Amino acid sequence: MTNEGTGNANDQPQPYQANPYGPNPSDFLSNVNNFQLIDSTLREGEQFANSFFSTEKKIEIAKALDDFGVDYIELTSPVASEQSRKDCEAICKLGLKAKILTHIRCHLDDARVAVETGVDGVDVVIGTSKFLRQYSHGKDMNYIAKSAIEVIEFVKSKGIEIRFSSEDSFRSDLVDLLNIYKTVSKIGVNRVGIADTVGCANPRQVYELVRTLKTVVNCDIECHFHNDTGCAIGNAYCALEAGARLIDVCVLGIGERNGIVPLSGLMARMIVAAPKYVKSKYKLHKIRDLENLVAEAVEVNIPFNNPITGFCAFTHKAGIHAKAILANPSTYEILDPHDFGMKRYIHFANRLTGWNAIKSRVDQLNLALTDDQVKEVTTKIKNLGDVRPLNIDDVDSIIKDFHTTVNTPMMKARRMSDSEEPLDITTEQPNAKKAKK
Ligand SMILES: CC(=O)SCCNC(=O)CCNC(=O)[C@H](O)C(C)(C)COP(=O)(O)OP(=O)(O)OC[C@H]1O[C@@H](n2cnc3c(N)ncnc32)[C@H](O)[C@@H]1OP(=O)(O)O
Ligand SMILES: O=C(O)CCC(=O)C(=O)O
Ligand SMILES: [Mg+2]
Repeated sequence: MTNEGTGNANDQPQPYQANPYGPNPSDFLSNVNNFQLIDSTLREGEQFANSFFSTEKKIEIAKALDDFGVDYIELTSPVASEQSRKDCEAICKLGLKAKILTHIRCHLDDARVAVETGVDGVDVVIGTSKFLRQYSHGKDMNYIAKSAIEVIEFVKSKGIEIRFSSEDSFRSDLVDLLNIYKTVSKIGVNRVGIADTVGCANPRQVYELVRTLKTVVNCDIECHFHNDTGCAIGNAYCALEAGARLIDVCVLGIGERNGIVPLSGLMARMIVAAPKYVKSKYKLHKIRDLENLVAEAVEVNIPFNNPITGFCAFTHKAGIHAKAILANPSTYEILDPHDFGMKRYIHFANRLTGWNAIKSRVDQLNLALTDDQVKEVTTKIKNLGDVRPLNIDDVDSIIKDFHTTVNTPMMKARRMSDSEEPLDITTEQPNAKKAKK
């Protein structure tokens, strides 16, 4: 194998750039470098099938979200139940940095209860698609506009934030949508929201709707994306590119059905596009604890393939990958595990391993083998790996036995010098707990 390249500075790999071709005409609208998070774990997340949050758990989660740095925490409607109302009041009294919101139907009765809880703002929602108008609340667009104006003016009179959102925006008639947003924007709201309630939208549709909406409102746009078709994170990113400012997230993405944009997945996407902004604003190393807290509360495992926190999110296995990772982790990693308080792991105990990975293990064991000997022992490891799954102890004993057999008294052929950085590999799978069977 030969190394390509001349060593000339121009040959050095360049870091990922969100837009390598320079600004394009829509970049001036983008909020990729200026977005905010509305965490809805204690609202949408309470709608997840397994959720039951005691008051103490809600407080613990709210504090952890605040510590992480979310901008807003959205809570279940205080009219849902008496305890929901009391919990809302209790969280408002915690004095968190994050603003506290509650989420209500577009009705004065709900709004009257909401404004008495001590929240910093109220998120009002009403369905605008034919489905919701026919099978949910049964109201026409004139009624929706009238009740929206009434609720918005009432909440504003209390001096707190108000957001108006259409439910099922992507299956709503565009003219209806733009008319209702024009109406609420005219009377003045802090934000308008669009919601992909059934998870039907794709990134191109999101981009177009946000761009169009920006031409009729003069306030921030918030977006809420369900994940039924797996597009939630991509849609959120596209919404920000199109100029939306706020994204609704939940820890682990919990919510109705299979949920909404997961916090860790969105952070993974955004740190790639806006590293300085994301690293300075959010305590990324807290993500794993936050997910463990919520996972335990709702009795689920963290998915193995979660961005950032999946147990193998930073595990490299194939020999070709391992070699390049040892030379420069960016070769096969767009995310640096250390940004999230995590470690990378090189899985060398398997038949896909290569001599470079095994050499790094030989070095870690402080044994001396020539490159040819490492290649020979690698073949032995692969041979056993053909017969059964291996673990680290298997590999270590093959290496040690081989070392004894060759019984070489020579100094390590290529010992790392004292000044050399230790290899950035760990031998234990470092990340979240393994999934329960
Ligand atoms: C897409 C979303 O996630 S929206 C947020 C969903 N959140 C919730 O539902 C919060 C938890 N919900 C609850 O506790 C209850 O559903 C309550 C307290 C809100 C209402 O309970 P109930 O009065 O028993 O009504 P029910 O839940 O059966 O039906 C919903 C009612 O709200 C009405 N409604 C639904 N959406 C809206 C809306 N956006 N604005 C105004 N009214 C609405 C429906 O027409 C229906 O009214 P009805 O009593 O005349 O039939
Ligand atoms: O209030 C919103 O914007 C979203 C409500 C919601 O949960 C949804 O439409 O899925
Ligand atoms: Mg929802």
